[in-house]
Amino acid sequence: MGQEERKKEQNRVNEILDVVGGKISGITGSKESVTKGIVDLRKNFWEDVTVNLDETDDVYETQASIKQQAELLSERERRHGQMTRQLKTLYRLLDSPYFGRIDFQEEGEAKTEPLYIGIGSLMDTRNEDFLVYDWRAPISSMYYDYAPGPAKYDSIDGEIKGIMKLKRQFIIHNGKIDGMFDTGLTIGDSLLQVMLGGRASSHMKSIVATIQKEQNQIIRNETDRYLIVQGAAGSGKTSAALQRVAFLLYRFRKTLRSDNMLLFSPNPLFSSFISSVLPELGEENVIQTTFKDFIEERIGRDLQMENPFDQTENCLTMKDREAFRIRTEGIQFKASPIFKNLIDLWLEQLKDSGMMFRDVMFRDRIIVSGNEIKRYFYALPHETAILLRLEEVRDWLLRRINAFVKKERRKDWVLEEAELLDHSEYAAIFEKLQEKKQFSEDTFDDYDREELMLRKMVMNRRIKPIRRSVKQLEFINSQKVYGELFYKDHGDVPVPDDWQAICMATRMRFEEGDCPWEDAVPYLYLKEKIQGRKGNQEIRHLIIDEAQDYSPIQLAYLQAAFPRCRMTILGDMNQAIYAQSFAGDTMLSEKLYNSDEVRKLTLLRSYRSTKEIMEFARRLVPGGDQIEPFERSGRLPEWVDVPEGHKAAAILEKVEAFKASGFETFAVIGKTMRECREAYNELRGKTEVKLITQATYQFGKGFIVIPAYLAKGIEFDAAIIYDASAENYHRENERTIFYTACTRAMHELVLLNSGDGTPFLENIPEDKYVRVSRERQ
Ligand SMILES: Nc1ncnc2c1ncn2[C@@H]1O[C@H](COP(=O)(O)OP(=O)(O)OP(=O)(O)O)[C@@H](O)[C@H]1O
Repeated sequence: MGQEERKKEQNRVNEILDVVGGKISGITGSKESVTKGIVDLRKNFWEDVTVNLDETDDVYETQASIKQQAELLSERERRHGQMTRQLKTLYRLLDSPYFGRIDFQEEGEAKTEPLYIGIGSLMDTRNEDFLVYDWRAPISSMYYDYAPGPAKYDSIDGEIKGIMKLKRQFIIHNGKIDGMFDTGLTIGDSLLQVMLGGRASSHMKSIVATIQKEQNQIIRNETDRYLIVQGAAGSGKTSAALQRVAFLLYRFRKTLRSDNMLLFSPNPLFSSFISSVLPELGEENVIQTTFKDFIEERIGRDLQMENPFDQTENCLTMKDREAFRIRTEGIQFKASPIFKNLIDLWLEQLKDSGMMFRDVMFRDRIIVSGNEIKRYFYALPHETAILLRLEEVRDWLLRRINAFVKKERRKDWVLEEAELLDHSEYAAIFEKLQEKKQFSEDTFDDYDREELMLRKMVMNRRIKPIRRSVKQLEFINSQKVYGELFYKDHGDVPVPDDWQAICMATRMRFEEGDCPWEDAVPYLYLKEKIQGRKGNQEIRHLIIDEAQDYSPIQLAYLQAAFPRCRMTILGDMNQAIYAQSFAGDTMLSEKLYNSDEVRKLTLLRSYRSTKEIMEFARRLVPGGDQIEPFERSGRLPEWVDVPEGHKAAAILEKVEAFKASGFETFAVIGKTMRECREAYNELRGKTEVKLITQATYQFGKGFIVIPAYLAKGIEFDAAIIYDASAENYHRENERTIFYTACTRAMHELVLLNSGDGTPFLENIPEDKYVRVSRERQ
């Protein structure tokens, strides 16, 4: 491409920047006057309202006047918000007004139109023509979907066909074109090379300028309720998901807000890692949580829930083979559709028997016993649904409590406790008494009235939490009802071989008030079905990353908790880290959904790591031959044999080399936290290093030590696998953890090993890595 052409394009950029500049000053001016208007309105709110409460009509008039004033204020505030958003987009355009251009000749038209594409749209000064199209506009989809030649897009008026004559990409910074490529491919590799060759950062970047065709399909899917994406490590699942969020917010901007979308991320570190992508695209972040936090909040104080990372750590560090087998068998069974069916069956049977209730207690005394509640419950008509029966029980209990209160408040302790009331509470009682005196002709002796009020106040205060818990149906003993599943005979249902041992372990944990992670969701599923808990109607779209770590029962629970939701479900079966995912279906299995509501897309091209790293890593997993590494060259992975006790020295040497290469983020990755602590203890004091734990919510540039299960979804310039020995990685379920760890590296991968190397490396051809022995150095 000639200098002349580049000059022409730069001139256009300059023209656009002038328009942007003009718009910025225009909006800034209007915004100032809107701000002033808001401040004045707030200041004079009550002066401009006519307040008169003398007659009923006056009250209505006053209300109308307040309403009018409030509406005026909120309209101004809305405009102010809109202007702030417009300004934000304009400032972004000022730095880089667009990243792409396509020249398109529509069928039947003589002229070819150049269309420029950026992160937001820009109209000319007369507001007639688009100077820049938003990347999410229907017409912009051609940029991602086609190479020059015949092309089409869907508009509101139907399909528009034509010829794409040119496709050009730009790198523009501070209003200056730093790079410009014409491309024949869908999105040319040159720009992608530049993007992927850069340094990793503690924050993910948006991929808007280089979205690939297959990723675009994910981003723009509007038809399917459940969109499943199975994608290789580094294939852009998370990136595409975030672009998709931005797309949906634009496409459905009249009905969908960012707080209608909820993203489940694999760990808190990941939440912070991706937090800048949406703001970079001019959108607000959606609500984010981890599944663990979501479930823990719902379990509340009923039980002490095990953390899923602790479950993983526990399984990975278990030395006793038998205990490990029983635990994983239990975990896998409790994740399966068979176990969900068992619960559904149990829910059916509860109509006739099996419900358990807690005693309703008051100060160590039983008001109504659990057995009495049970008798009352099962005496209600059999055909009445469980929930309706429970509501009847609740009302009956509230009546029983009222009767109890009336009796109890006569007792001496109540008056004794009244003496402990503080001054303000006494004052409140006197105020009430005064009010009553004013309005009644009652001849009660003041003293008796005061005493009665005091007694009522003490009792009310004491009984309030009991009433609240009855209203919330907490008199159901859900723990025991769930626990019954582990006492019952399940007839023909195919339970695991070690079912008795599993039952015993579960009963013991529950009796101690513990809830193993594998029981948390089944328990909540049962409890909320019994209580008829209504689903969340606000959330309309769920994005579930690392979905291979979710079981069928967890899916069923989410479907019940978010009944109106569409879901974008992303994951990679080769990166499963929880024992529940090693056998059976996961949330990525299409068969768990209605066939007319689900679509599964697959991403095979992997972008994160260099070709050398991916050529190595893909051989670690089944089906890896289908993964296509992106053509970006780097050093071969290094397998370093280190004598026991010399790892720290080897790592420090590597860290220095990484720094010299200009790398900014590098990590030692361990299988478990235990291993990471060992590595960290060896390294600290010798170099600047940070240990990442479950409690870490952010990481910055520099050197960290991290277990693989917390490094999910994250990437580093270079990664060092701390212990690639056979002793550490030999169980089949450790393969995916090993693969996850290796695929975190963008530019360099080093594996340290003392003793025999992991058998997972056996099938990797020797030309795919360099083997170094530190003994010989
Ligand atoms: N189209 C693209 N253009 C530029 N960079 C891309 C593109 N797609 C993916 N990448 C880059 O590849 C890396 C991996 O992307 P991402 O984390 O989204 O993949 P993933 O499939 O979620 O990975 P994993 O499953 O391993 O966590 C990121 O650095 C991302 O910016």
